[in-house]
Amino acid sequence: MSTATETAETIIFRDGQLDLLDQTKLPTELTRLVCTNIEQAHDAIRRLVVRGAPAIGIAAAYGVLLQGRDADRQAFGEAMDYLATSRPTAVNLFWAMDRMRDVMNSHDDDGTLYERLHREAVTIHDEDRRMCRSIGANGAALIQGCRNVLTHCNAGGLATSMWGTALAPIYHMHEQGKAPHVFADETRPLLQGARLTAWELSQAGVAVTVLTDSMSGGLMRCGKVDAVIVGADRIAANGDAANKIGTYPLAVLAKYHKIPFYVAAPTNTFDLKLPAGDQIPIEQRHRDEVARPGGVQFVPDAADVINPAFDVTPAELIDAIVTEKGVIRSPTTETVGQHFRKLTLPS
Ligand SMILES: CSC[C@H]1O[C@H](OP(=O)(O)O)[C@H](O)[C@@H]1O
Repeated sequence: MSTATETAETIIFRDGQLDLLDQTKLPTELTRLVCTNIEQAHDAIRRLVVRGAPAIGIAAAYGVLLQGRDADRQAFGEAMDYLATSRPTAVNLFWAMDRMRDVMNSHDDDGTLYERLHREAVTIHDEDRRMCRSIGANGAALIQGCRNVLTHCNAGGLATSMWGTALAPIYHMHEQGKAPHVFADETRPLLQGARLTAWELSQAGVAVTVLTDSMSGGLMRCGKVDAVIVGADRIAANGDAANKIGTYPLAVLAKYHKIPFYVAAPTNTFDLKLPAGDQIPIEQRHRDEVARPGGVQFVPDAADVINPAFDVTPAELIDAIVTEKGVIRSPTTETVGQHFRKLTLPS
């Protein structure tokens, strides 16, 4: 199935350049931004030209290579440190940098270091494609029979290599001709739902309706929502999940209305070093994203504005977390631990 992002690849690395679909221009412009150095790659992540936890990790992995074929390991290491400062919440960024650093530290031939790092970045990218399809299959079982599924922000192909995490089950079911209708929260202030989720789903032929962020509760009360499925940027060891701002109130509403609330995320979005979600660093973004969207002033200069990019949903509000390895029902420190212990058992 050709989804929007398969015809417009989110991330391409070729001829030593990082070629990104510029998500700040969607849905009205399908343009690409080419990064030729690590400063441009850092800026692209920071400005959400490329965004979404898995996509940020993939882009940063390729971004290290922008130091060039002749760079030495000190330069590559500096790139990893620098790119890790672009955004603080999505743990996939740090996971990818750690992975690239481990490869560099275990590769002692400077003459082939660039090629080895390039191979690792490609492997990270390819693994993500497989992850999306596995989450699609694992998550489809959770939303079988749902007519209307609500999602928040964009956790689709634009946030990953393809298909996404929260949207992957939708695409999996769409391949079988039985995708549910999707309610997409607009997701202020950057409107990832209205601009990105609505774009990629409609491009793929999946029925989608955009909501303002205040509409979800009323729809739930009227019985119009059969399940909620969202992505995540970092999940603590007890299952608490950080995701786009506005996710937590959705989870509270879903619990109140007895609607299943699911988080879809790969295992590399878990930060098992953090016992609980209150320790997840939450990105605070510039006030103008709220006060002056697109340069149009909505808030008087004298008023203060806060703009946290994420909030944390406690595990007790999450019915299940679906990963590429399976489903964690009723996430707790114990059930999350069991999920990861299964991964280390010999198959
Ligand atoms: C599949 S991860 C998607 C995740 O990332 C988004 O944040 P941002 O657009 O700021 O990168 C949002 O939290 C999504 O759920």
